[in-house]
Amino acid sequence: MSVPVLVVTGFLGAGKTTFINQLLQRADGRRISAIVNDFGAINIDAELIADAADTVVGLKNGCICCSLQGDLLRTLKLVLSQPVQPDHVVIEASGVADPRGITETLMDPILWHDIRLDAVVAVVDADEVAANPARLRDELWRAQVEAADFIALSKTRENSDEALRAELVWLNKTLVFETDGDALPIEALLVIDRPQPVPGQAKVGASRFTSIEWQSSGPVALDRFQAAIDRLAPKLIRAKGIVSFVERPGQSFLLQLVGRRATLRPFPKFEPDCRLVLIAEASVLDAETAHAGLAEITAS
Ligand SMILES: Nc1nc2c(ncn2[C@@H]2O[C@H](COP(=O)(O)OP(=O)(O)OP(=O)(O)O)[C@@H](O)[C@H]2O)c(=O)[nH]1
Repeated sequence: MSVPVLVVTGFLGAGKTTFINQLLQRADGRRISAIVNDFGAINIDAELIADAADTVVGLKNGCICCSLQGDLLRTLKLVLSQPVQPDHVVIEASGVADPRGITETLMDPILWHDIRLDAVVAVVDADEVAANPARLRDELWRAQVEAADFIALSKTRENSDEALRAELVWLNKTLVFETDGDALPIEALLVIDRPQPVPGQAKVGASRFTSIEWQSSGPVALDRFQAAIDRLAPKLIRAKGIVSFVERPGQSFLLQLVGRRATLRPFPKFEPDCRLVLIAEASVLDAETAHAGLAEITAS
C-alpha cells in the first residue's frame, strides 16, 4: 500500500507550521511523519512542530522545490524505511517554494510504489493580503494557490479581506476553511484522491529571495536586539528565531515576524545561544547590509 502524502505550501510566514501543528494535534492515533523545509540554514520549523509527529525531519539551507529535490527523495525513502511505516507523510514546503517542483519530485519512479500525492494545501494569510493587496498579483503567491486543492485561510480574526475571498473563488478554490475558526477537515485532508500532476510545467524560482542567518553565543541585550530588528523590519518579509536576553536569565524567546507584525513569546526550552533567520526580497535587502545591522546587537 502506498503512503499518502500531503503537501502544505504557502507564502513566507503564512502559517504553515501552525497549520501542521493543528493537524498533528487532531491525528487521532494516525502515525504522521513530517518533513519540514526551511529556506535558511537554521531549521526552526522542525523544532516548532509538536512532538505529536511520528517523525520530524528537517531539510534546511535551500528549497525542496529546486536545489534540494534529491534530498527530499532520500528523506522520503528514509521515512518510509522505518520499522513501522507512517500512515501519512506531511511535507511543509518552504515559503519560497513553487509546489509544482515538489509534486513533480513525488512522481519520481523510485517512489512510485511507495507514496502517492493526496493533496496540496495552501495556507493563505488573510491579514497580510489585506495589508498588501499587491500580493494577489505576486507570481509565487499565485503559483502556490493555483497548485492547491484546498485553501486554509489563516489570521482571519485580524483581517478578512473580501478581495482575497473573491480572488480565491475566481481561481476556483472553493474548499476554503479558516485556521482561526473552522474545525480542521482532517478526514478530507488526509484521504482525498487527486489527479496526479502534469510534469514539466514552468516553475517560479526561489532566487528572488535572500535568507540571512545570524547566531550569537550567549544571551544578548534586549534593547540592542529590538533596535536592530526595528531598523531591519521594514525590509523584511519574514524573520524567526530563538533568542535569549541578559535581562531574562534562564528563559529563551521565540521571535516571529511576518510583514508588519512581530511577536516575542517565551520558548518552552532554554537555549542560551541565539539564532535567527531573516528573509527578504533580494532586491530590497542584501546580506552585507543585514549582517551589518545585526552586528550592532553584539558590538562592544
Ligand atoms: N492570529 C493568527 N496567527 C497565526 C495564524 N497562523 C499562524 N499565525 C502566526 O503567524 C506567525 C507565522 O506562523 P508560522 O506557522 O510559523 O508560518 P509559516 O508559514 O510556517 O512560516 P515560514 O515557514 O517561515 O514560511 C506565527 O507568529 C504564528 O503564531 C492564525 O491563523 N492566526
